[in-house]
Amino acid sequence: MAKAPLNVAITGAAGQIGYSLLFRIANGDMLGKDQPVNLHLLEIPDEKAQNALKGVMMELDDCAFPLLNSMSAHGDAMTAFKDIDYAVLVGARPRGPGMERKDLLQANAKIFTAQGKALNAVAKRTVKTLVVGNPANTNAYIAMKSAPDLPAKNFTAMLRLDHNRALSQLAAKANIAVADIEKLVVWGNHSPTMYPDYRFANVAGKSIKEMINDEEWNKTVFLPTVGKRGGAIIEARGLSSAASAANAAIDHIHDWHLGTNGKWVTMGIPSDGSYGIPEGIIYGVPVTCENGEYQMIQGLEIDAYSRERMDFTLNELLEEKAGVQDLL
Ligand SMILES: NC(=O)c1ccc[n+]([C@@H]2O[C@H](COP(=O)([O-])OP(=O)(O)OC[C@H]3O[C@@H](n4cnc5c(N)ncnc54)[C@H](O)[C@@H]3O)[C@@H](O)[C@H]2O)c1
Ligand SMILES: O=C(O)C[C@H](O)C(=O)O
Repeated sequence: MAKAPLNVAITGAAGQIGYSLLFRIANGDMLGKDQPVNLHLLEIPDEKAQNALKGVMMELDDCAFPLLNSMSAHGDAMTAFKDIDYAVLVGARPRGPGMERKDLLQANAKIFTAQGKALNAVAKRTVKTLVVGNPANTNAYIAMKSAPDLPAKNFTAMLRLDHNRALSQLAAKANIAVADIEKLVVWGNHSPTMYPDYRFANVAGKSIKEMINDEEWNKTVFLPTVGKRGGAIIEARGLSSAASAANAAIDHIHDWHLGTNGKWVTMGIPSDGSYGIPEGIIYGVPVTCENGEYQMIQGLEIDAYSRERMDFTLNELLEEKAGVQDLL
């Protein structure tokens, strides 16, 4: 028997990331090739944005996706989020050249307060939320705090793009296939302070750290390349990453929904106090997923350098949190 459709809300649906994301969701790349979806598409209530959204919906129609059960356009989160199973919160102002993601904090914080409240009011009590709009960790924190009746664990931020970027850099350096890399972690904030950590990474049980055996490369090439990749793309394209960001959002929800078969992936999740991260802070950590739940990998050894890096990115998150405290 065919599965019942799942309701998926996407905000910023007529934006750059939306244009790469919607077609793949409707194609079954996110929730499975046997899972019909109802797309609830939210854009700002502005004629230009709503017209652009109509155009995207015409194109979705023209794909005749068998799994696209229905779609609806919205200008208000209170209707868009009604009875949804998944929320992918993309809609926000992107940064331009010369800006840091935290420069977007004030502009975007209000959006996530309002959307958290709307989720709290009308979404399914089991709704799972991924925040993509920057600064993603703090926006997820704001949405979570604005939705006190929903489980805090269901609010997550996207670190998967950083995880995927780190996989590609490691694969190129060690001359290995991305698919074979196990146990990579990206700790902390989706910002240049993040800490991509391959101390535990291996290929068929063989340590990648030992294969590379180049601490200088780790510190002076790998960490800055992954940490500043978003900025490098903005410099090159004049626009922030879109297709790779959509791909990472698909990976994040796909794995949360369908499981990782024991493989570690990075998700920004509310801390339970482990690894010295204060409870509630949305922080990138290694997880595995099974039966629609993520499980954090516990008990990893944190050496002095890693502690320093993990505290550095934590301190930035604490500063961002202090900057929005008045909104909560
Ligand atoms: N976490 C990540 O890894 C990651 C990666 C890439 C981009 N981003 C972020 O994603 C966000 C979107 O990027 P983009 O390139 O698609 O931007 P974009 O400007 O092309 O699209 C954003 C869309 O969101 C809409 N929007 C704005 N406020 C809204 C609201 N309150 N409700 C609904 N829609 C709203 C806009 O009208 C616009 O169409 C930015 O904040 C960007 O920095 C995050
Ligand atoms: O860097 C940005 O502002 C966009 C996005 O967060 C990215 O990492 O590509």
